[in-house]
Amino acid sequence: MRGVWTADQVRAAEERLIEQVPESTLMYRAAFGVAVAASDLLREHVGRVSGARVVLLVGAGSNGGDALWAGAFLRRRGVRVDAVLLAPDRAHPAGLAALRAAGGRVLAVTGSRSGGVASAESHSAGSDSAEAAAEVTARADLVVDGIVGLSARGPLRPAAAALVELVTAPVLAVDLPSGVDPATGEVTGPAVSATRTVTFGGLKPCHVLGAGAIHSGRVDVLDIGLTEELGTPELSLLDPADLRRNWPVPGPQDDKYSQGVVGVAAGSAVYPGAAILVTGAAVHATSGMVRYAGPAADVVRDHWPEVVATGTVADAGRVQAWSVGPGIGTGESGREVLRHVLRSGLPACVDADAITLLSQDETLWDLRDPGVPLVLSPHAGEFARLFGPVGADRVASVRRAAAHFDAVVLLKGNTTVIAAPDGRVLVNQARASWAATAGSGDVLSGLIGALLASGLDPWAAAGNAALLHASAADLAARGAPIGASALLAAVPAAIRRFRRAED
Ligand SMILES: NC(=O)C1=CN([C@@H]2O[C@H](COP(=O)(O)OP(=O)(O)OC[C@H]3O[C@@H](n4cnc5c(N)ncnc54)[C@H](OP(=O)(O)O)[C@@H]3O)[C@@H](O)[C@H]2O)[C@@H](O)CC1
Ligand SMILES: [K+]
Repeated sequence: MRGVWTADQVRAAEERLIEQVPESTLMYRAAFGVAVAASDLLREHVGRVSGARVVLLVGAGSNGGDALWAGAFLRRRGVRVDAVLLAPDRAHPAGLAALRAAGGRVLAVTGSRSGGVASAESHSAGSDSAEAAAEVTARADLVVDGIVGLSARGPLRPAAAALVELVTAPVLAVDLPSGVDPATGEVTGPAVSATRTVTFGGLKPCHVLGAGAIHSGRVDVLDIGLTEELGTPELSLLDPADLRRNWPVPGPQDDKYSQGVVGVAAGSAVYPGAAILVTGAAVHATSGMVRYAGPAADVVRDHWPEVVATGTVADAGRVQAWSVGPGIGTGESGREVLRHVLRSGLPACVDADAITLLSQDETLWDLRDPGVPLVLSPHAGEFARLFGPVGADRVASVRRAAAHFDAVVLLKGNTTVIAAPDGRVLVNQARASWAATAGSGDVLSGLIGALLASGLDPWAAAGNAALLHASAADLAARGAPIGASALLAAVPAAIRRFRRAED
């Protein structure tokens, strides 16, 4: 599992670390890492380092200091470096001196109230004007974004925003892409779109949440000595090794029952699609047995002959967990199905119509055995029905909902957020949105149900299912839009890929 830490956690770690290591040493380490990444990007995109043109966008704080020092290191490699100072009076003094001493050019820009790059003042030899700053930025081979880092608040200031919009070159973001909210990944105005981000100590929420994850590009974590000091992460990401370790596969002693039997209560005679997709996902996810219970039994049997299908949940037979909700409807028959599942005292993944039913009828909650694992897997609309609008801070909302319902809550989206009632949060950032297709959620429900039946902890079940689901969507799509059936068909290949992966 990879950790994600908040700005406050990083600052606290830094305070502990600078009792042992001078602050300036941390900045050299950070800046050196930025310079190495910049050289890599130049080689990749321009084909050379020496003679290439790098522009540093430099804000008021240490983020700008990192960029200035990185510029000084790059000068030693023969790079032509222009630093554009967006807060000339407050640019990091030692970084600025180092860049100047190394032969870097400095342009000082101040913003106007009306916005844009409005005026410039001379800070060193060379052409110094707002136009000059705009021109060098537009002509750069690589831009290093040191506008703002962990202390970012609100949208970019006008002068920075105007310059950012001129950038066409690849961008290397220092710590995080400027214009992105460090805590939520939210982007509300112009923001840097980084090709790569070099961050220090550990990932921050903006690297893995929402638009911020896209704006960050590839994120390299550089251990400048901070990692040991960071403590318990605020969020976690599953990595391929976790999935390889967690995904249940049959052992020599297993039979069809010992691996967990999952019950699927989904779909209807009129709308059998949900039944086919949820059941199919459960069939592909694990080697145990799948029982389907509902009005689409005949169609399910035709589609998945290995499934034991019955007409009602009451006749389903013994299962270890339920996947309930997609396509059951929000009328009395759906409510009766959900009642049965909640009364059963078995772990369940509750999705789609079952979530709407729970939001309409609070008495349904009383049927639940509080000691039994429950996974709620809403999309944003269902979440709003159940708990109110998600808002910009998805993690905080989902965490509150999980505590409130005493259930694992998985909020679907390009960034899927999975919170446990005790406050642990997993996020899964899909690299692309191929899974945003009708019926895709049904597949996820089936995967979660199967993992619950196999005995996985509900938080891990939801997290592993989300990661596998996103990976199956990528595999199936290979660059072209897909439907949920193709995603479902790619589930075995995705499991195989994780099981083969070395890390
Ligand atoms: N932690 C560590 O261990 C290490 C940290 N290091 C580095 O330090 C960085 C944090 O530095 P930091 O705290 O000096 O602040 P930073 O992010 O540069 O912001 C500076 C100022 O920008 C302004 N500003 C705010 N919002 C803005 C906006 N939207 N648009 C434009 N401007 C905005 C605001 O000033 P204001 O104008 O509000 O007075 C704010 O005070 C960190 O990200 C990493 O790169 C490394 O050196 C190594 C070790
Ligand atoms: K930055």
